Amino acid sequence: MRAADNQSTDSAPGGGFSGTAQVPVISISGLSKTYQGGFQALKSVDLEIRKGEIFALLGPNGAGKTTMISIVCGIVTPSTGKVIADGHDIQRDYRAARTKIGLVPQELHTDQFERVIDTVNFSRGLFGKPRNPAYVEKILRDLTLWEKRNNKIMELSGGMKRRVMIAKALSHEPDILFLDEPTAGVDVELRRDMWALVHQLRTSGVTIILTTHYIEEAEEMADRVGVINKGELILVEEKATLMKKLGRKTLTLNLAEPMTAIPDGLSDWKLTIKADGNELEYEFDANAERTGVPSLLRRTSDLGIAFKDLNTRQSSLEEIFVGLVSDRKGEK
Ligand SMILES: Nc1ncnc2c1ncn2[C@@H]1O[C@H](COP(=O)(O)OP(=O)(O)OP(=O)(O)O)[C@@H](O)[C@H]1O
Repeated sequence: MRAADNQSTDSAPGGGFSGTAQVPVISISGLSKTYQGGFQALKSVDLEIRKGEIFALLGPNGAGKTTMISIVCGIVTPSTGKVIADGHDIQRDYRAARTKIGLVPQELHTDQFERVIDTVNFSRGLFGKPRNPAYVEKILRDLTLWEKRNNKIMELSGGMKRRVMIAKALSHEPDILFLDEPTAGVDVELRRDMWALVHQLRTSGVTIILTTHYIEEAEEMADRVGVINKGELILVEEKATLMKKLGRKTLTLNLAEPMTAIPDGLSDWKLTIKADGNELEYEFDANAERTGVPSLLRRTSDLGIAFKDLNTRQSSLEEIFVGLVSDRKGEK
């Protein structure tokens, strides 16, 4: 499928990825999930996550992100397909695979009456790991939770509670961390804190896979981006390559006189009338040798189309994403 093809061709990591070169730490192949009742939430997904990278899985609501994470973490059983996590088959060798993985779920659920340090120690114990006060102290300090270690969870702010969830997920020293919508519903400041924290975790050698609705988050953090839509992984790409390859520029002409239809003389350009006929938009590839901009401006002048102002802007990852998802809708 397309996503796998992309992976085999993108050899040179861009966008600041500095992890160990191209070693897959998770290999997903032919992964499908049909829930009871017949709904197919995942459709033959192939994906390799590289050791040491930050991978952002983007997709609209209901795309299958949580389903995919839940399968890798052993919470949901796949209908078909295979997942190898750090050399271990997640079904045949579940315990060994799960030990390598930490999961910060979307919903914050933990015993509100428990003390921070106890809940983290308890999570570690669930993986059969012996107590390690020095390690637990380190993660609590890294997460700026050390001062709060004796507080009950219920006494913490929402942001602190999220940090506790991360501390729990890291308690058994996993190499791979899944963050399911780490900043859903948090304020901008906390989101930035969380981004810094994720970068710091990556520096410490943890591979991070996060799901997000926030394109801005993928743009800020990810080395690579996967786009999932209706259970299909429709693209996997280096973030920088994606933005460069699919990034378009838009030229907007603010017309002196409103226009109702695009004149025949402008049919060679990909133009759209916007703002009730007051704007003419031209989308072009900024990397192309011939962008078509100078010739368009000459032609508008020849045709006597006057404009008051003009501006250009680069399309964001958000527009790329919306374009991709809607293109696919068109294909069906
Ligand atoms: N246990 C279940 N039984 C039946 N259908 C389910 C079950 N869990 C999820 N689904 C359906 O599978 C689809 C994918 O859900 P999933 O939670 O994986 O999406 P998501 O991409 O994580 O969405 P969101 O961004 O809203 O969390 C949805 O249509 C959802 O309703």
